[in-house]
Amino acid sequence: MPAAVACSVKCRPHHRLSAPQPPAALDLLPRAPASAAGELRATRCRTPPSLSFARASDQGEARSPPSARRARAAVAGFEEVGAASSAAAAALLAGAQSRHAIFREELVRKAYYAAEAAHRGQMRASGDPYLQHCVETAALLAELGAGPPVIAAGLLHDTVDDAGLDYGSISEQFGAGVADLVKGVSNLSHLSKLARRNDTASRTDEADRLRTVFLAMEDARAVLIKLADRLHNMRTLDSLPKIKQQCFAKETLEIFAPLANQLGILNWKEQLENLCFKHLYPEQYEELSSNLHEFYNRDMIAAAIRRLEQALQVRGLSYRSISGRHKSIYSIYSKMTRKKLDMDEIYDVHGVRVILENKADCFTTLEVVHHLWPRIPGKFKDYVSSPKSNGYQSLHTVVLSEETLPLEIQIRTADMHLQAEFGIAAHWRSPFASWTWFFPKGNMHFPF
Ligand SMILES: Nc1nc2c(ncn2[C@@H]2O[C@H](COP(=O)(O)OP(=O)(O)OP(=O)(O)O)[C@@H](O)[C@H]2O)c(=O)[nH]1
Ligand SMILES: Nc1ncnc2c1ncn2[C@@H]1O[C@H](COP(=O)(O)OP(=O)(O)OP(=O)(O)O)[C@@H](O)[C@H]1O
Repeated sequence: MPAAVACSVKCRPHHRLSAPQPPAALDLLPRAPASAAGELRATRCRTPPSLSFARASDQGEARSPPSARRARAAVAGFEEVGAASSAAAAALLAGAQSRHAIFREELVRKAYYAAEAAHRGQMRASGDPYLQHCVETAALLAELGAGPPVIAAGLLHDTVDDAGLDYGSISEQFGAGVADLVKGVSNLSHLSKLARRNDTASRTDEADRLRTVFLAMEDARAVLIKLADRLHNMRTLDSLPKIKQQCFAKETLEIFAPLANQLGILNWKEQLENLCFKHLYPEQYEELSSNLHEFYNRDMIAAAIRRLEQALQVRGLSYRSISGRHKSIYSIYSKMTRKKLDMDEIYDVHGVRVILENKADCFTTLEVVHHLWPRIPGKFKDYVSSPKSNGYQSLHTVVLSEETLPLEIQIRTADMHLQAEFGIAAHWRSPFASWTWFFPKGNMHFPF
């Protein structure tokens, strides 16, 4: 346990964590030389040839005839299979329906029973029925507000690779839209497996290229299903041998977390990063998370937002939004490593952001903020009067909250915010435009 020390900016003591050194042993796999064209090459890594999760069969038709036959039967006749499904499967569906009403939709129920028949008898490394993974993948998509075809494809996402279904039979039963998505996820899984064997994630340029290929190759919804699949696999990684845990975590950190970021699903990005951190750097993770457990203060952020809202109203200032967040454990770790800081030198663990109509209101808001809370000297930055070289504009200040914790407050206009989030693409890209077809209920949580 680290020693408790007094912090320079807070009045109560907390544990000091030294700046972590990046572990040397991350290079788990032998590196294959990059080919001239940078293409993915199927060289072998030190791990066993199959890097997939425990499945009854991973080798296709010849090794999985019973499940393949059942799966074909399922697609051929949903009613029959539905009637034959076990009480456990019915209970699993009922559980999913109680969490997300979309599991009551006919297409989704039909996909559920097809997946149930296809994966019957298959178990995860954890000992859970394989079907549970399909349901949890689909549930993650339901949380994002995806529609029935995406949820159905989420349920069926492993039936081509692991249960012997083919494109034609899925298309016949569920339509070409669902079949295309399942095929798309399968293509991405093959590419990801190749990349893992080639240790692509270790080389930044190849990891970048792979993400570009992922996004260019398939419908973005297939990428989203693959991300949901990976998030659930990362959540259940404990059951795998250590070497596989690290292989998956490394690939996820370099490829899938940035992909989630590129698609704007920041919550998944943070979950993926935190899980990778836990598996790749377990000691640092434990130390940091036990410190943060005491340190994170969600109530403080909510109280600060309320106080600021009231003060802006009193001042007659209208604002677009006020949001708050606490910095994720991995983001804190990265910042400490990158800048060689101790934990008590990270001032943006708790943050609030105000988005206003115009520049003048930003400066008035800054006055209001400094009137509400004492400022921490040396932490004010005016990137509005002096934008950063990349065009970033915002006012930043760090104040001492009532709880005597540092609170970073960022103040900017909506235009500045768009620029901050999308860089040069801000001028031609509307963050909503490309997603409305996928999130019909409009419940995608964009930053504003
Ligand atoms: N999108 C975007 N955000 C930025 C940029 N620069 C700063 N930020 C945001 O502003 C926060 C604080 O940045 P700064 O005030 O420059 O301080 P810092 O680099 O975090 O360093 P400290 O002063 O040690 O906190 C960052 O954590 C980001 O959230 C930028 O160029 N682009
Ligand atoms: N003060 C703040 N208030 C609200 N949201 C914030 C604040 N600071 C950052 N965010 C947002 O929270 C998310 C996670 O931010 P995080 O601090 O992990 O990364 P970052 O902004 O790149 O910081 P750093 O480079 O300092 O690590 C991002 O979407 C970021 O825009």
